[in-house]
Amino acid sequence: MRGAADYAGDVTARINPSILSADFVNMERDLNRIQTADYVHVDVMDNHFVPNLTFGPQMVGRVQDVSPIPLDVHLMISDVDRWGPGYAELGAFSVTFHVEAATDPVAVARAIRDRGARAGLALKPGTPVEPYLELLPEFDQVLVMTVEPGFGGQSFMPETMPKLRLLREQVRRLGVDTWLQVDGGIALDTIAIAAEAGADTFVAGSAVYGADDPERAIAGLREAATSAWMEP
Ligand SMILES: O=C(CO)[C@@H](O)[C@H](O)COP(=O)(O)O
Repeated sequence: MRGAADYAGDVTARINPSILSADFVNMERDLNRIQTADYVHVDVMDNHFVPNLTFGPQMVGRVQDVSPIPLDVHLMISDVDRWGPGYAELGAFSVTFHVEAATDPVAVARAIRDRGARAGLALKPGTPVEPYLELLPEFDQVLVMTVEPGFGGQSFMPETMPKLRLLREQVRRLGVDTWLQVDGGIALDTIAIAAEAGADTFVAGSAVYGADDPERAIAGLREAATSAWMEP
């Protein structure tokens, strides 16, 4: 079991609402409903890497223009070696790409960092983490998908938790500050499981936008994750 001390003073869970669950024709209004979020999670889907289609650079740029909160862009697209670094040029705080879609993940991460954004590596539920553990210093965050990427509203997959435990152990061993993010099925009843396994950053779509009061939902999720770290 981890304790708060493992977070070296950073003991507040980051809650990143996913605008995949927002109303696409009222995006600015819905961005303003999550002003206590840490980052806005923006799912870019190309109907090729995943079966769903959302938005591309033009929309991400506009979201960036109007959002009061920095953007955490999650690329679910093919050929990220070619298309990924351009998203960093839009001013996003972080750009996360899937290792399954990259030919040279380290080169993509370096290109993203060179353009001023934090670089994140995402893993589908069936992708093992072991080959990437030694590469952690190349990434500012690792996203462990807790559902198959593509759609909101799916059920959390607890079988992905061993990957988080390995990542948390490696972060500690290397002494790096790589954030560990989870995405998919995160809600009040699952967030503590992921927090206990080592996550410090939580993406939530339906749990935030499906709530009557999104700000209260964010506060509840943050409290549930932070409490899980404090448990003896
Ligand atoms: O990347 C994805 C889905 O592929 C997510 O960011 C979803 O938007 C999460 O939605 P919920 O599972 O929280 O409803």
